[in-house]
Amino acid sequence: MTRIAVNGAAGRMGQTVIETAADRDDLAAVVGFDVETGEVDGVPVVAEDVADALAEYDVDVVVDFSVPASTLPLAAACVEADAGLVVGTTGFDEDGMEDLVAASTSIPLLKATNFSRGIQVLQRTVREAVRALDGYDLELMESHHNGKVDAPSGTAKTLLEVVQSERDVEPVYGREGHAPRAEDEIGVFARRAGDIRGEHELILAGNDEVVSLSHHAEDRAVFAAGALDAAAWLAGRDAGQYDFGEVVDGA
Ligand SMILES: NC(=O)C1=CN([C@@H]2O[C@H](COP(=O)(O)OP(=O)(O)OC[C@H]3O[C@@H](n4cnc5c(N)ncnc54)[C@H](OP(=O)(O)O)[C@@H]3O)[C@@H](O)[C@H]2O)C=CC1
Ligand SMILES: O=C(O)C1=N[C@H](C(=O)O)C[C@H](O)C1
Repeated sequence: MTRIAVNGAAGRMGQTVIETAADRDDLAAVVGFDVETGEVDGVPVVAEDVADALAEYDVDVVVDFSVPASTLPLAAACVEADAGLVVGTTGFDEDGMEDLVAASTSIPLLKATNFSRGIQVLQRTVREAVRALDGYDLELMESHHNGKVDAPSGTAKTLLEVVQSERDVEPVYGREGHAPRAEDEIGVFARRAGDIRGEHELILAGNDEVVSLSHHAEDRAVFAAGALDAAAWLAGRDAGQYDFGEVVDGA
């Protein structure tokens, strides 16, 4: 039985992770960390010294859905307590990402901008489509709830990286005014409204046709289930950086 802690436990995703964990018998959420303390679904949520709490609750893996400023000290606490770390938080700058990845020399670390299995498949399909449809215009769109603070979404950035690994395109974030399209650009658009759980779409247009590759999450439970699968998979592994694709492929 893998014992997990949840960072950002009182947030939208943290609560969903704790609720989803309650239905599983391969792992248990034993403690949460957040600014606001109390409990979520019977799991204590504390704000005390995280490394001490990880030892006290005998935590194997921490699942993090919080903010970058919280994830970095959390990674240090995981190193101190020798706990694995699954990171779903998005919005890191380059330095923050480097600091986070540095923790993987001491602990097993798995970070993903999207823990849905469908997005893994979308990434692979996008790679194949961009490779096959050379010269088609590319445009990337994402939509999320009105509480999301980072833009474009982490998933959109990951999809952009996939595209750029296949083709040399320059992102243009939104367009306004006189803005003729260059051949080597990719428009990137972020919408924020209501409680949209997460929608991503890449269109490839040319040769009198439009290919649309899209994914939409219907419930946060899809991300929570993927993150918990990652936590169960990560427990007991050697220090290093792992990829959610390995979990999906059952490696
Ligand atoms: N990889 C994936 O599959 C997914 C990733 N995400 C990402 O997860 C992150 C969280 O999303 P969401 O749950 O919607 O956001 P929320 O704002 O609802 O939750 C974040 C929580 O973290 C808390 N927090 C802030 N600072 C600390 C701290 N120092 N220690 C502990 N907790 C802290 C916040 O508290 P307070 O509100 O008081 O500041 C809040 O309760 C985002 O970066 C989002 O993009 C989301 C869905 C899926
Ligand atoms: O904040 C969210 O909600 C989500 N964030 C992730 C992202 O930034 O890509 C994943 C998912 O789309 C939901």
